[in-house]
Amino acid sequence: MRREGVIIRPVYRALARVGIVLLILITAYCFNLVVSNTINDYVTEIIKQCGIAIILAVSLNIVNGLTGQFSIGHAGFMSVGAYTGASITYWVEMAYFHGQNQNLGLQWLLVAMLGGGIAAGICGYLVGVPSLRLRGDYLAIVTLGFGEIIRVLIENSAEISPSLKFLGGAVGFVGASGYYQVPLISNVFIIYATAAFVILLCWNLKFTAHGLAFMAIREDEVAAEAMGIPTTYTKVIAFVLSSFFAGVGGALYAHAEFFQPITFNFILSMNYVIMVVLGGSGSITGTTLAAIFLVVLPEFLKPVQHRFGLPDAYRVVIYALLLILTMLLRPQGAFGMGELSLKPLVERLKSRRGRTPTSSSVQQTTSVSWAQDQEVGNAVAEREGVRPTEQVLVVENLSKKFAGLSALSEVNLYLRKGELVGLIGPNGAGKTTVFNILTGVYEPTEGHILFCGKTIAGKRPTPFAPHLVRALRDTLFGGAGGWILGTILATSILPSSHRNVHTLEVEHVLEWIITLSFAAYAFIVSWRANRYLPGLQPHQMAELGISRTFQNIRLFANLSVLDNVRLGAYLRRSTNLFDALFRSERLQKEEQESVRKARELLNRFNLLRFEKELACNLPYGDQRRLEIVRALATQPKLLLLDEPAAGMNPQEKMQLMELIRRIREEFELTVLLIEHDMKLVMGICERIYVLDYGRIIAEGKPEEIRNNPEVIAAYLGEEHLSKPTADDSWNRVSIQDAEEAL
Ligand SMILES: Nc1ncnc2c1ncn2[C@@H]1O[C@H](COP(=O)(O)OP(=O)(O)OP(=O)(O)O)[C@@H](O)[C@H]1O
Repeated sequence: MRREGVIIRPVYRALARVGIVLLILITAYCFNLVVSNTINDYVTEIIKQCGIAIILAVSLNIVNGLTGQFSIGHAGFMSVGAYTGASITYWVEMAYFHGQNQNLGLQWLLVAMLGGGIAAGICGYLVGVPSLRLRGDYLAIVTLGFGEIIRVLIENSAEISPSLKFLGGAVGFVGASGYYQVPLISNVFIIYATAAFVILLCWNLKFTAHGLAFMAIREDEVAAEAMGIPTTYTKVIAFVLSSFFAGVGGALYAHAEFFQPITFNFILSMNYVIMVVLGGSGSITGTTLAAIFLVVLPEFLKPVQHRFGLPDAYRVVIYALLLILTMLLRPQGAFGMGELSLKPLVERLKSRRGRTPTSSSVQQTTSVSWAQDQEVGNAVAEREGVRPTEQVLVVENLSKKFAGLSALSEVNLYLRKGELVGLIGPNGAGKTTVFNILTGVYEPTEGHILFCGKTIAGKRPTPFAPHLVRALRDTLFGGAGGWILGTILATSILPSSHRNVHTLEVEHVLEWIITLSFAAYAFIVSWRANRYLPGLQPHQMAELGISRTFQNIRLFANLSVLDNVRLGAYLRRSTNLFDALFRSERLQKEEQESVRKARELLNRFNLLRFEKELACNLPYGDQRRLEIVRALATQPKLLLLDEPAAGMNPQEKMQLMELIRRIREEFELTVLLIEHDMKLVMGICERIYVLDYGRIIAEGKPEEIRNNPEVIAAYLGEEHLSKPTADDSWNRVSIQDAEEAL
């Protein structure tokens, strides 16, 4: 039996995969046979259009639906795929068949699709890297511009370079001779087989931790970073994947219909956006059905169009109306995030057979390297008497300025391993700013932060030689970039018709000036970056073991409770995007393990009963607890809790105190707690730091803080210090006032 479990099962799985591929191919083949033998050419064209629309809409859904970005230039990537694919088959025809044979084999179409996909993917990368760094609508603007730029470039291709004449300019792809026709070798079989594979890959992706990471970004980018998800990288990956599939769809289109640059206009891009919105942003089956619906709908409306003599552009009005109705009646689209799926049925059958997921160990990985630094640790050891090995966190002279406002100045604090420390202070004292710096949300203006003996922000003790080598290396790259940019700028500033020996000289000087400026800038930036580490990215901090909760709960509201916690395992994953797309063996094991661990955690905190609920549907207190559980799922060494008791009733606060004590012990954590509830802070913290106007005004045990006049003054004002002091009762009275005031 054991032998069967170890050896034969993988064989079955491999066979099942081959079976799925064969099934898709056979189904598409049969569909092609039925369509080509029984249906007229006109309807066949519409069926082909549906297939291509499915590929485009499902691929756009990766960016607009799953990742929550807004791309409105999908037709631009499609056109890159179409022109690349058509160029490939054109050159093959020229090379092998001298332009005579229009019956290229399927293998060349596959090469054209791959080429189209890769070209569009590269464009996706070039567009995505600068625009996806920023949050907001930049991507929409850039993709809109990209679609238009590609169109204009192709229309004017012959003017740009005579060697691009074969693209045909505004007339359409006509080859160098001017009358070439792209072979129409995209049949129903290849289109639907491709559509099925695109759906299958997106489906695989959506239901793994990798797909969850995409959705986490859509829900809340800041929280996603805090869970160790590199948001820019993940968004770029999603965008490149989506562009790749759009390119594949474009190549198929090029070999199915005659096309011109204007074919891939803004209206086509908007059609795909509407398909995603109508079907449900994030829903693969919804998007697929919406694609079919929106391609077929105008055909059914043809009699109406003819009856009233409407122009073809009436479709835009219909689509706009559909969009408005969807927004009003069902903003999440027909299927929302959900899918038409057999999964519930399969799960029920499985549970009847009593199957449970197998467990396996998940390899822990960390890619972050950081500078070793003993100096600061030793200084703190001398001053505070805490050995460097005991120090989890050391913050030295930390300052943060926002424009003119000094939010933190010269803050010093340290945390011993396993300590539970409070950080208190009046509103606006700078507590959350400390957390934001410790988790990489803000860069410190000055100061040094050590985490477990290593510098995570501050001056780096790098030796001079490697420092110089690195700066020179970056300068070289920066210089090369400057040279290319210089050439482009210089050639575009000076029109070619006006060039003479004199202008060429000017051009040359201009190139050198731009190149040298870039090189100098790159050298300065690199030199400074090497000397001072401004802080790691939030996902890198999470990877090192710093996890946090937020003052205003930041759960992934539209993901299930289980998925919220599962995302904790994301940063310790050992699988990549290809594992997710093709559901590799190790990915399946890792997924089972992450689900098992997440359920175990939920069970320990009595939240398992909510595992399938959306996080936003939980009662307030449970949401707060879930946020803590989610932070624990990242396996942190240091947990930062930002006002966990906010909005809780007294009973919930008592339970929270117990919970914090418990997790500190069970998970061997060091905890830094921001809290306004004095009873809670005084009740559980071993030491307390008090911040006021960005400065630490007191540090000590709860009873020391309770009796510290400066703390009382900070909370209640200077006048309380001038109270009669015949006995020490004023201290107690004042702190009671303070507790009540807070
Ligand atoms: N991104 C920002 N830009 C400008 N000012 C900021 C920014 N973040 C915080 N500040 C300012 O820094 C100061 C400290 O804010 P912070 O949120 O850290 O205080 P806090 O002690 O956490 O307050 P509270 O208890 O009310 O949450 C405030 O004056 C705040 O307005």
